[in-house]
Amino acid sequence: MADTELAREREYVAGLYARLDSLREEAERELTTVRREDVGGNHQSRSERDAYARAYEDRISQLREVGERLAFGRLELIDPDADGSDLRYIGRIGLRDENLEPLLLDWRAPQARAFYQATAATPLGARARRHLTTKGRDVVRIEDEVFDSTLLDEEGTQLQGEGALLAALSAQRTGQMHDIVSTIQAEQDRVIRSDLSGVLVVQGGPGTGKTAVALHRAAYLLYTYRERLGSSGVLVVGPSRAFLQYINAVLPSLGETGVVLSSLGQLYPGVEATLEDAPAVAALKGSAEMAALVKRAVRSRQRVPEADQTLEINGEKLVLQPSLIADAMAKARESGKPYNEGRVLFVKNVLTQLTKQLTEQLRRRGSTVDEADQAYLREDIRTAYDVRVALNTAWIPLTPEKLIEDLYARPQWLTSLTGHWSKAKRELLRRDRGSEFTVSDVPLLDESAELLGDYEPGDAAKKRAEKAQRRRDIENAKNAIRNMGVDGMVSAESVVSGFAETTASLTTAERAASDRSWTYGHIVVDEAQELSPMQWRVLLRKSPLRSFTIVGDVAQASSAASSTSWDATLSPLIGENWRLEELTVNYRTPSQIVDAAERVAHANGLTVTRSRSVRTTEWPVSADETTTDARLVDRTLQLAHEMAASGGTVAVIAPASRTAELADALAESFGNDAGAGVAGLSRTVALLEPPEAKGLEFDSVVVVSPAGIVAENTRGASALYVAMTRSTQRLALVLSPGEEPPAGL
Ligand SMILES: Nc1ncnc2c1ncn2[C@@H]1O[C@H](COP(=O)(O)OP(=O)(O)OP(=O)(O)O)[C@@H](O)[C@H]1O
Repeated sequence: MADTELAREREYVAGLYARLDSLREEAERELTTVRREDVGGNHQSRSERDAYARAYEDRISQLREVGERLAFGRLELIDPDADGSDLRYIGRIGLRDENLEPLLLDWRAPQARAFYQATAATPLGARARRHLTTKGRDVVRIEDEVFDSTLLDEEGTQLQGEGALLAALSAQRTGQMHDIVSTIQAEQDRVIRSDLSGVLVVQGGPGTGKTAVALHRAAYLLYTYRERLGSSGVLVVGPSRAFLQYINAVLPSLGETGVVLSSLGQLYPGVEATLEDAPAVAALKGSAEMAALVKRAVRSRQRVPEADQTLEINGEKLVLQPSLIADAMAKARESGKPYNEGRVLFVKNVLTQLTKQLTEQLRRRGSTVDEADQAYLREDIRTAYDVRVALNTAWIPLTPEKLIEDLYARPQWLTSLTGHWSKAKRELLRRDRGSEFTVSDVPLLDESAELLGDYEPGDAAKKRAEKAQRRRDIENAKNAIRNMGVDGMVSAESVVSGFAETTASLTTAERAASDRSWTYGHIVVDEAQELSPMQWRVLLRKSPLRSFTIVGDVAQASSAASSTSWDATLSPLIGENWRLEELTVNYRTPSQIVDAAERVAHANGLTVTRSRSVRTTEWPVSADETTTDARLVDRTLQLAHEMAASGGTVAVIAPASRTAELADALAESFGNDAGAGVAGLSRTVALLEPPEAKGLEFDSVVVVSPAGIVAENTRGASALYVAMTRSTQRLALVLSPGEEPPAGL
């Protein structure tokens, strides 16, 4: 019986691949034809041809991408579908046969929901669910669940496709996160399919799949709201570059390439910050009071001179009175425009007044000055050296970089703005000109840019014109897509990004990433407990509609500027307007390791989010004492070798004070198979400090000097908890000389 069923599924899946191949060949033929067409020289017809070509290219690459695991599930329905079939196959993309009858349903389609959420208690119209495990293009195993409460005990309904799930979970790690479409669990699916609008907070302990769920949600939203999100884009924010490297294959494997991934240090275009400030500095720069300081700083760069100034214009002398400057400033400010754009108005106002003054002066002396002469006079005034100096002294054009750099490098100016601060507090910001910007400077640059506006105000008009052109191109592309009958498979946005000769030839993602003022249709924030109030301000500006998925674990908060409760973080920003979902099952960490990490956390006074582990490990958690620093290094190396020999990835997580000697020892012993920081993620052994390990996972983990980790990190107990929960198989602690095993172990 089982064999017949397996044979049947093999045949069905082979049929799906045959259809996939024929669709791809068909699209390739169409593409060749379109490319050969001679469309003459005008922009409109070329852009239409490009639209067709791009649509076919997108479709071809989508059909190529799916490669393996095209289909992974089947629902048996109680009542046949509208098309008369009682079987519904679920896969990575949707496929139809020549008569447009459905063959395979995209996992994100509404009718696929039952595959993830049906239980014996609520079967959602399904009689049974089948998981197909494939290897290459072949089905190698099937696993059935029947939704008949008389056939199942209570426990049986808890995990879906348990065999497929456990197989996925026990696979060795590769240093890159993989998609989980075939084994998404019901509580995760509810989060993934939650409504687009509003702020959704997903709270869960380590390993509960928050990151996986957040990324699948991004793919789900793009599929479900393609029209809306295709043009505005989705932003995914993660804590570090290492983390982005870890997750960056997931969305492309789900067929979604239009998502902008950004670390907190990359949120301001043009700056790639990786440097972290000392905790006290980061905490100050991240605090909300910095917004007020930046505002005061910008305002203070508009200065009314104290005394009259004499200006020389082509031999004529004019007196510039402080009141004239003050009036022109007040008028410019009334416009409510950002600083640099306001300056343009200010300059115009001053020039008008000075032209009037000069005209009167000349007329008093008997000259006749008509309107044409006045225009020349105005130009003379505008270009006169004295006038330029006077205007710049009163209101100098500024870039955000210059403003922030000056704020740190000019102690007197900072003091004049922060009279109420202590000297020590001001000292925290002190830095020389030319210093590299840090991750916590990024929100300050963005805040400044918001207040300053475009440095070249003419750019704003150019940008508006480009946007209008892009809107027209998108309309054309939509028509083209409708005409060619591939509606729903490719977006007009991706088509437009293929246009060779328009200003809009970038993808939405590329355009969004390079435009600071871009507003996204949805923002996903991972490890969100780490964000400072200033970082939140940047993200809120990027989503005026407040459509967010915020995932994290407040118990893992470890940065100095982060918060320990969602309410405390979010209520000052968005009040009560957010909804909470919780994830409760730990898919990463075996129960022995979870227990050990939780006991240590409790003993350190940390409240952790409890989760139920679905796995166990054959390895007990060990804690080895060492007598000298040299032995600590030797024992770490020995463990790393043992772990590497059993296959998979290894992380050595150590306090900063120990990483230099460990890096040397690992390099000597493992050569190119070991690396520190981001470089280590593609090697067998990675050496990391606890903040770098955030969000990542490895088959085996050595935590070096737990006491050192607690002592050297801000919120040290939390840093140790993060370090201890990174392993999927084996966890070993190596204690430094004289160090007691962590309390609670
Ligand atoms: N439904 C699932 N099927 C298969 N694997 C899963 C599933 N859910 C989670 N996983 C796996 O469990 C591991 C942990 O997931 P993830 O990194 O998303 O957890 P997290 O909650 O973000 O953890 P942390 O808080 O420690 O960053 C990953 O390897 C992920 O692929």
